[in-house]
Amino acid sequence: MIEKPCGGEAMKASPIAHRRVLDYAYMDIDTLFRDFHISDQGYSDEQVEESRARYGKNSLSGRASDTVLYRLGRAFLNPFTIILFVLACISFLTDVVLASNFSRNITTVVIILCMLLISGAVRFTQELRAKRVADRLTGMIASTVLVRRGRKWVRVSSTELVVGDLVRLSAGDRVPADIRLTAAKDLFVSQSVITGESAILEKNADTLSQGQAQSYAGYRNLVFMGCALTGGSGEGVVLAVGEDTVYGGFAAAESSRKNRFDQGANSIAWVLIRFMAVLIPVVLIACGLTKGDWVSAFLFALSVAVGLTPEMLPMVINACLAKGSAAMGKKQTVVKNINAMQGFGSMDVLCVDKTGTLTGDKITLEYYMDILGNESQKVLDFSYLNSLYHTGVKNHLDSAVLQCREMPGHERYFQELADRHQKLDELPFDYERRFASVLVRHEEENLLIIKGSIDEVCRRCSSVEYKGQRHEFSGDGAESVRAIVDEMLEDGMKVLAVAYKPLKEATLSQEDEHDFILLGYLAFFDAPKESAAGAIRKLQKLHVEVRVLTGDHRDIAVSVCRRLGIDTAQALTGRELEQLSDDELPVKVERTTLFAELSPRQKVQIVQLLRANGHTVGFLGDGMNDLSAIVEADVGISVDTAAEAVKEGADVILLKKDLNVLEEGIHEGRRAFANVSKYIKITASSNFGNILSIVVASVFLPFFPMTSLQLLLLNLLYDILCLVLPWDHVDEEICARPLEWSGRTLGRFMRFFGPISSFFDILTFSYLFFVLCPSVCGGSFASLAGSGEALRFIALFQTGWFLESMWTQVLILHLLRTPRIPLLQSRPSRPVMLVTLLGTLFFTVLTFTPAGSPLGLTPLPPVYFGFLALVVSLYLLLVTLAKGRYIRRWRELL
Ligand SMILES: Nc1ncnc2c1ncn2[C@@H]1O[C@H](COP(=O)(O)OP(=O)(O)OP(=O)(O)O)[C@@H](O)[C@H]1O
Ligand SMILES: [Mg+2]
Repeated sequence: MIEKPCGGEAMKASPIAHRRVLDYAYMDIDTLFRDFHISDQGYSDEQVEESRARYGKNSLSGRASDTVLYRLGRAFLNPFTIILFVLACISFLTDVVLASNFSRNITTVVIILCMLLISGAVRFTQELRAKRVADRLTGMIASTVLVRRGRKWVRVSSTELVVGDLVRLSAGDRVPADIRLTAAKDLFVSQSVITGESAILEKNADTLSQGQAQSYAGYRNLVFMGCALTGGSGEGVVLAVGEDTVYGGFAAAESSRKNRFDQGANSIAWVLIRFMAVLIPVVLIACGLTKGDWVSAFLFALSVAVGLTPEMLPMVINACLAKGSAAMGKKQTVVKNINAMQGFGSMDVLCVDKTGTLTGDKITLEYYMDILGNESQKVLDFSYLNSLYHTGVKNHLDSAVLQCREMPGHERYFQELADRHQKLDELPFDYERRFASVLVRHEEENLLIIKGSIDEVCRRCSSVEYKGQRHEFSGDGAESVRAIVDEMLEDGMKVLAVAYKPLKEATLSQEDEHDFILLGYLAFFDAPKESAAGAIRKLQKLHVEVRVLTGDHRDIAVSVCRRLGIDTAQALTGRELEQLSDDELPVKVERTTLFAELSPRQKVQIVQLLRANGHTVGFLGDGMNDLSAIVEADVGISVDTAAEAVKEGADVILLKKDLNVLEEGIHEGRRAFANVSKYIKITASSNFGNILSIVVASVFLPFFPMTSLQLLLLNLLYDILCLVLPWDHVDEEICARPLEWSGRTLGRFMRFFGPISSFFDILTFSYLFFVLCPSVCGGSFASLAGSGEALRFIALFQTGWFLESMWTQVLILHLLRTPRIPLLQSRPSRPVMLVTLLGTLFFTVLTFTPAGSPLGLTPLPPVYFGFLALVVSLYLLLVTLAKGRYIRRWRELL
């Protein structure tokens, strides 16, 4: 066997193909069929099960682990519930097991267990909802593959594939697993997904000889998962699935690269965790030293930690995004990768292709003419043969050409034409060469017919044919020929050139593609879409710049863009782009709105440059040539009608290719984003304020400012409130601009609003400690030491702070959720309102009922509520003022 199976220079990174896959590249097909017990009937159900059990499923880990059980675990096993459980156990020990018969009391345990159940159940329902949305959406666009099972060729989801399956592939497919080819007909693939190289490779079913292959490209009889079939068709046997594939090895690295969003969320979580890591020990030591009870101090510090952990962060994010994508689902947009929702929210540059996006979906063949513009049947005939026989990914142009056989009375004609010209060979269309070659046999002669981009075809022509006569192709002749084409391009027509030459050989190679005879042109009507101009204006209003990236001719692109009101002053072609130096590139790309005559590689390059310039980039395209750029962009967008491979690479699929649909998507994305942002910023700042107060209180107070249970109770209320946040309304002005996703603005927000709440907390402490409690209990805490009144003192104090804390924490949410005046100018959604009202009311009333006492809550005298009202109004006022200042200074709130 070979030493280094896949060590070629073309490799991106280390993952190598599975040994099994490589070994069978060197064995003949009979051995392969024998070893895997494959008959020409395909696998039976039992064989499928057996193979799946042995070699695994064809899915990459991300989705596979996402089961209901996993979500259940996530809902119930988190720091919050675990600490609750620990507390319940401790209470059970102290209150029940170790307590004397008379003081035995199980209420605390029951309360804690109820909290545990409620929080877990609420989380779980949310998790399930998010999962249902995700499943439904992925189900709508699952990629499928043709496989031989039980004597029939059936279409199954590619996740159903198992090792040993016989599959059939054709142009436009994405290779669904690592496969050894058993038959191939002009099969061409792009392996750029795994090697990063854009070259198109021909593959076949021949057995390799020992030591022949040194790189992925060298394995001519293997196709790897994720690669795209650009032309031809073939059959093969699946040899590796899921994570055993080369692509599976990359997938983990790939997803982490792409996911700016998770990085953002993580950085935010870390900001909060760092705060806690510093402050929680301070609380523990201060409480331990001042109160002398280290066990309680530990429990208290633990509860503070729980209270401050943004444990709802993943859940709120998930719920917001799921809700956003469900809303988009109703608007003809399927979000495959839920994290792309965030990309929608922060996208500020949208790259689009031309055909179907800016121009109508249907292209029609308008003229077929010779080089001087007269209608020519020969041009049509040759183009027809070319479109019919090339097996590259067929696009609208080919469909438009093939449409001619549907003209009444012409079916027979085109049928006979095809019969008279049998196909010998081809080099299918690809976007680097930009033309398609087909070799046909006509009578005694072999004809090589090409059709494609005017520039590329003309470059390869040495003569022209006019009225059956051949002429040299040079000088004035060429000029007058160009004049006709230019005129059509100006009018926004799409023009292809058609040429041919006789060939002796019966097979075709790239070396033959020169010295053609130019025959004429095809002109397609590709009119700008009426709705596009409006959509572009709307996008501009949303501060999303539209850039056009097309492979088409510059003149037609300019013509179309001009009619749609897109700035064309700075159009750049692929060739010009190549000539720019590394310094000029970022600047020039930044200023240009229209890029034409691009190769697929250049589309990627532009997306990369824009991202490097700090933009969040969306890419909308439907062709094979857009695939790499779609994968590279922050939000890759494609359409339902695109080739399988392209759809697979995209994050978002539009069921209708229309910019207007996108505009709504952006709105939804921003809404989801705003709600996430709301949660994070408000939680972070109020937590920051709380911990400051707790640190101060634990240093100065001779007892705990709140019991652990009360802290957890507050936390529960707040969490439930946060759970309904995804359903909150978002103000229009927040959605007016792309929203930035980073921890950068979080810090300043926390520092700005956090201390305000600490200030009022400390005010409340002082009032309770020095005024209210002494007046009710009849003396300062020190003078009451040891007596029963001291316990009452503590209970009063704790209840007082519990209520103040709850009121301010709930209010801050209403204050900061909008830059406007809360409740009056911007109304929260009904669930948010309901939870707020019921929650605060419930806990306030609770202090007066007997049910409050197990929680350490005790009725407060009316005068306290006077104080509370005062504090709350002052707090409202101060935060409102601060908010105004914050917005003036940084021109944004969330
Ligand atoms: N089926 C085809 N046969 C021959 N040549 C083709 C075919 N499709 C495209 N071409 C050539 O390749 C060039 C680039 O293709 P195309 O215009 O589809 O690029 P694109 O980037 O996908 O454009 P768009 O932005 O309109 O989607 C075309 O101008 C045309 O000359
Ligand atoms: Mg295209």
